[in-house]
Amino acid sequence: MVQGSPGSFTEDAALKAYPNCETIPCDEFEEAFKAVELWLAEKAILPIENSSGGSIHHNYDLLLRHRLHIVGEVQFVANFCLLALPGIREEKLKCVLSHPQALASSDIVQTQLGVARENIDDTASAAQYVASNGLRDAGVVASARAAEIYGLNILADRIQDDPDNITRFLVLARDPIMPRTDKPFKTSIVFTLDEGPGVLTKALAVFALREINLTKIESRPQKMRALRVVDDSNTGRAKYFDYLFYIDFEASMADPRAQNALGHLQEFATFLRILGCYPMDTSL
Ligand SMILES: O=C(O)C(=O)C[C@]1(C(=O)O)C=C[C@@H](O)C=C1
Repeated sequence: MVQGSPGSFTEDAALKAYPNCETIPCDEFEEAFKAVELWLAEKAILPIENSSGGSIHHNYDLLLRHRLHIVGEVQFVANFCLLALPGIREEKLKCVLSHPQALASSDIVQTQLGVARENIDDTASAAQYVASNGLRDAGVVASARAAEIYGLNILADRIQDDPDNITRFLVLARDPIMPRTDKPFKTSIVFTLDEGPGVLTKALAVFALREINLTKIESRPQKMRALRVVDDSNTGRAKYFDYLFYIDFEASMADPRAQNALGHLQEFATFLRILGCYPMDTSL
């Protein structure tokens, strides 16, 4: 189950991970979660971070709201192309449509073309929209595969400023996979801590003490519980923003170091959930 129309980069990532899979497109990320929960799809794949745009925050929130398990990751270089209807030249374009991340990642689109930009949910839907409505003054930023699927021409290839524009996708399933130690595995967790000086340092130390490398840390607000009230003898009654911490670390849950680190963290974390333990994508 992939968010976006056929030809999206998420579909490319799904095909990289499972070359023979059947992909089911959907409009919203949450639909992908629900489809797996309702047994309509086996797996969901969703972008979680991009090397130039950073974290896709909404998907962090969905990981917590739903109870699916991360069973894999896919790192994928998205090559953005400028597309238009056959016969249309660059000078004729009055606007360019695409996913905001794709529009933002190219100076050609941002400044050089000097045209309006319009956000669309995913790159392939933008291509489909321009093709099916015969929009002769609209360009699209999407993949070469989207150009082929929707009958558009490639006006320019690899237009992203950063040639290594990498997106990391997560693969989610109803059941976790068995952690192994015979190949590199990663574990993703989410936790909360009490308010106080050095609490996050203490939490991170459980990994440092065991020589476990962290690959990612992200903090997100606690939804529906924005402020935490703490009675403090010095400052009186203080209100703090309340955060969830998401961490990815390079160890398998079959490794005693990871088990001990999480046992240690559990001693003082106010909440802890393992989101998944999965093979690292080392293909890039
Ligand atoms: O729009 C697409 O084609 C997607 O797959 C989504 C998405 C994203 O959400 O970041 C994935 C990779 C690209 O960086 C641009 C867009």
